Amino acid sequence: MLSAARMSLGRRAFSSSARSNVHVAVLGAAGGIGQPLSLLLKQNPLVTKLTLFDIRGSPGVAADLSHVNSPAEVIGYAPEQDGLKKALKGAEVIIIPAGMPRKPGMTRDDLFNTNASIVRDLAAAAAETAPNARIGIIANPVNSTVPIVAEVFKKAGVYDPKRLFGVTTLDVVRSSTFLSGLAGTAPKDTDVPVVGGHSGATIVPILSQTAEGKKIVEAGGEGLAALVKRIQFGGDEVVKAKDGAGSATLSMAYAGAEFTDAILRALNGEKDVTLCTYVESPLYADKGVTFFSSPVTLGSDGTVAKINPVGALHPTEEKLLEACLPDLAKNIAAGVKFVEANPPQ
Ligand SMILES: NC(=O)c1ccc[n+]([C@@H]2O[C@H](COP(=O)([O-])OP(=O)(O)OC[C@H]3O[C@@H](n4cnc5c(N)ncnc54)[C@H](O)[C@@H]3O)[C@@H](O)[C@H]2O)c1
Ligand SMILES: O=C(O)C[C@H](O)C(=O)O
Repeated sequence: MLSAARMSLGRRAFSSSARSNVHVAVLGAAGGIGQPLSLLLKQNPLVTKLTLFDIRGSPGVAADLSHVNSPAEVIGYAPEQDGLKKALKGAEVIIIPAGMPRKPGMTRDDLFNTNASIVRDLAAAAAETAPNARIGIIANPVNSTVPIVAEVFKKAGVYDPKRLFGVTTLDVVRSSTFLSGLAGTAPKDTDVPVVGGHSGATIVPILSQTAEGKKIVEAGGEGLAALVKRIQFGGDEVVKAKDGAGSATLSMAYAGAEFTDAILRALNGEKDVTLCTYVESPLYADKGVTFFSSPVTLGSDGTVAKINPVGALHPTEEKLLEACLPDLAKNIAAGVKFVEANPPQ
């Protein structure tokens, strides 16, 4: 039986026997998330090659990062001269933070019109050039952009659901931070599985599966409601504080680096690497929820080996899950419909 800590967020455990050829590509690498994420990946000894692509600025970001004295080779590509294909060629892991962030007053779904086509086109390039890579989608709305990538890969005839992930790690990071802040525990020992999707009511923290969280869930009332709301709407807290200058970038870069590290550790031979991530899932497929985040165990090739169920829930968490599912089903259907109506060129 996996502990809650192992189930919700992989922990860093760099191995000295790093596999010698892991190439990670970051698409949207010059953005608010892309730059610090690329820095964190440059520091990861399991990365030996880092290719950076953006519609603007990635050669500069790559030149800057290449002076950091860690082993990974860093190359930046601009859109000219087939830069996207060159960035993707040989990539084993592709992380996509490309896309517009929210401004105050917007929901993540308001980003759909802009980001759906950005993600579709990047996915089409990945399907053509690096169809066997593991792909982590950060671009919002994650609930819809991940199904968009799946549909694009299906159309290209190269879809393998085990290789596609929505990055929901920030919800796990926030839950750990907020709960440990209340409980006075060490954040690294306070891991909360977060299931469902990545926006508002679709974010379902399973606080009852940790000792500290269980006390808060059993006490119920305003304390529990405030904690759940802060986890579900943590993104809004940052959007408001940034006051028009975007959404979470630094905490997201940290979370994205943790997510990528979990894949790299699995590829490097670490057993039972398990993290909450949004994947094609049978758990609630009968309700139209064909993608769902739950603890996922990775195999030695860094792909989905086992989708674990959500486990025991307190009645209040059952209610949160009930509220999540219809919203998530709609978000997934919107992604599928978008690719049907607007297939990649
Ligand atoms: N999954 C999560 O938990 C999470 C957390 C925070 C932000 N996000 C999302 O991540 C996305 C990026 O946020 P950000 O703050 O870095 O935004 P940003 O605007 O700072 O950066 C986005 C970058 O994407 C680039 N870009 C745009 N179109 C592109 C294309 N076709 N190909 C390559 N690059 C392209 C832009 O040039 C820019 O550099 C947003 O959609 C945001 O909502 C998700
Ligand atoms: O809130 C946002 O729009 C960005 C991100 O999804 C977050 O959770 O911080």
